[in-house]
Amino acid sequence: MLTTNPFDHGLDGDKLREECGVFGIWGADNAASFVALGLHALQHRGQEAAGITSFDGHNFHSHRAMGHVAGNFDREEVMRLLSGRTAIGHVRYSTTGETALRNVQPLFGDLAQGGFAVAHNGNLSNAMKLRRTLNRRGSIFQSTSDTEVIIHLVATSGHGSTLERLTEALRQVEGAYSLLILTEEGMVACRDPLGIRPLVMGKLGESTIFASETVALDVIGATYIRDVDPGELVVVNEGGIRSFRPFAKVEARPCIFEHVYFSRPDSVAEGKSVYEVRKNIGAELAIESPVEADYVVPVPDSGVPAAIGFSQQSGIPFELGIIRSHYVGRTFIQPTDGIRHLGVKLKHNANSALIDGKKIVLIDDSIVRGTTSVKIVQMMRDAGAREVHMRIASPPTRHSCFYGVDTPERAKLLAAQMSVEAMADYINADSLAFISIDGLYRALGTERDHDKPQRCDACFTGDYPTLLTDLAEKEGAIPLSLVASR
Ligand SMILES: O=P(O)(O)OC[C@H]1O[C@H](OP(=O)(O)OP(=O)(O)O)[C@H](O)[C@@H]1O
Ligand SMILES: NC(=O)CC[C@H](N)C(=O)O
Ligand code: SF4
Ligand SMILES: [Mg+2]
Repeated sequence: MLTTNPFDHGLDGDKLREECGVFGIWGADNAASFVALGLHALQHRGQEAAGITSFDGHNFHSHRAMGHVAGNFDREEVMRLLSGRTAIGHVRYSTTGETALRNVQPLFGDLAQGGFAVAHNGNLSNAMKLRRTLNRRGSIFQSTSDTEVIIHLVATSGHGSTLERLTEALRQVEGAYSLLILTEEGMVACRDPLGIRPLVMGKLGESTIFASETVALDVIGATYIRDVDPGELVVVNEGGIRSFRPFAKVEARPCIFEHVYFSRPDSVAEGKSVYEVRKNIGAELAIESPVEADYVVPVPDSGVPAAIGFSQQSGIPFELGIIRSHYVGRTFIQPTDGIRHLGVKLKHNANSALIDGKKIVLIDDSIVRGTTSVKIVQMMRDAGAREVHMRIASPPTRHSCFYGVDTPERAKLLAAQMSVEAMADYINADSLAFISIDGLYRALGTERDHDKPQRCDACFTGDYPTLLTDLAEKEGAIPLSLVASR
């Protein structure tokens, strides 16, 4: 299906479908090989498609494909074509535009100033409106992705240098973007003024690296230097590394869900170990919603660190009551409803010998549509559990994300449809509790300022930090609380 509408992506997503990962390196022999390794470490952020674009000083080379990094970028004939000492890459979960080759990133445009490749993590909340305007002025789009709007805005900008054109383009977009851009003049890394999506900078010998998460630096043995700041543009070329801050400064609002679920636990996000934060969330959850049980059992994979924290705080032993098959990927990548449900059964199995006759507290990071919880609770009961309590390491997910995470529409979010008590009945748990939004902030070491939240937590609170122009147009009204980003 052809669509540029993030609210109508044609896939019946029943999960938070992650959110893309970017990786770039400037100044290394066989730059594309490093990018392939970096993307491999970021595979959890996007499993639909992957792409790499390199520049050899004269020409750009690009390979984009559906599917995983391994299988596409482990073939010598592919890697040989991606020559050059600088390259950027992307792993994708679509948020705007269908899952098809033409939307696979990096996107590329041959502009009057030369080649322009872009890799984007995030989602623009006024892309459809901008696209209509650009279309009317004669721009011909090659893809249906929101990201392409940036290329056309740069191409049609009246300003001089690529950097000035890019800045002018970014002033017109709304929403979330962590971008890596490759031009003949060098590489640019930038983050939207609110810093909604992450982007870090590292070093390996003389080369400079940018990546969505620190795990991608670890994989190639690079050293973390710092985060790219919200609203910052970092330019790397023969002249060195230069930083620009062209936007009016606003309070940052980084995505809180990165700490709950998206980032890998071995990443360090905003200077904090993701693993430690998840354990803290579990500990807060044990304080807020204690329960008597024989075992704390995580729902693998993402429930594991929070379950360790819950166990340490409560003193209830941590046990692997559910075993996860390593040969089944994330459940949401299954294409049809029937297969998707089957996928959940294939992925998890009860450790019946342990569970039989016991009171269990299950820990998961989130409930989206409830598919996983329904199956897992039933699995515990079938295995002979005497009581099954469920504790969730995030507040109820009641709102959609418009910033690069493909959440189901609100109507399919279980917590948007029913109370916590009704959800407990629905998943057939003896009790169900979610961490409070304040507890989640405490786990991150801050108190939530309810007048001016320090993070984006919109999927829990509905407090969106930017205008949502496309949604407002679709619904014919300006929704929720809207705070201009600049
Ligand atoms: O309520 P639902 O619609 O079922 O979605 C929520 C579940 O989906 C995710 O797990 P997933 O199995 O996708 O990945 P994981 O292996 O990283 O936990 C998440 O960790 C929850 O377990
Ligand atoms: N999840 C993302 O960050 C997606 C990036 C971009 N909006 C796309 O759909 O390709
Ligand atoms: S809406 Fe939720 S998932 Fe999306 S950026 Fe905000 S906190 Fe993150
Ligand atoms: Mg899970």
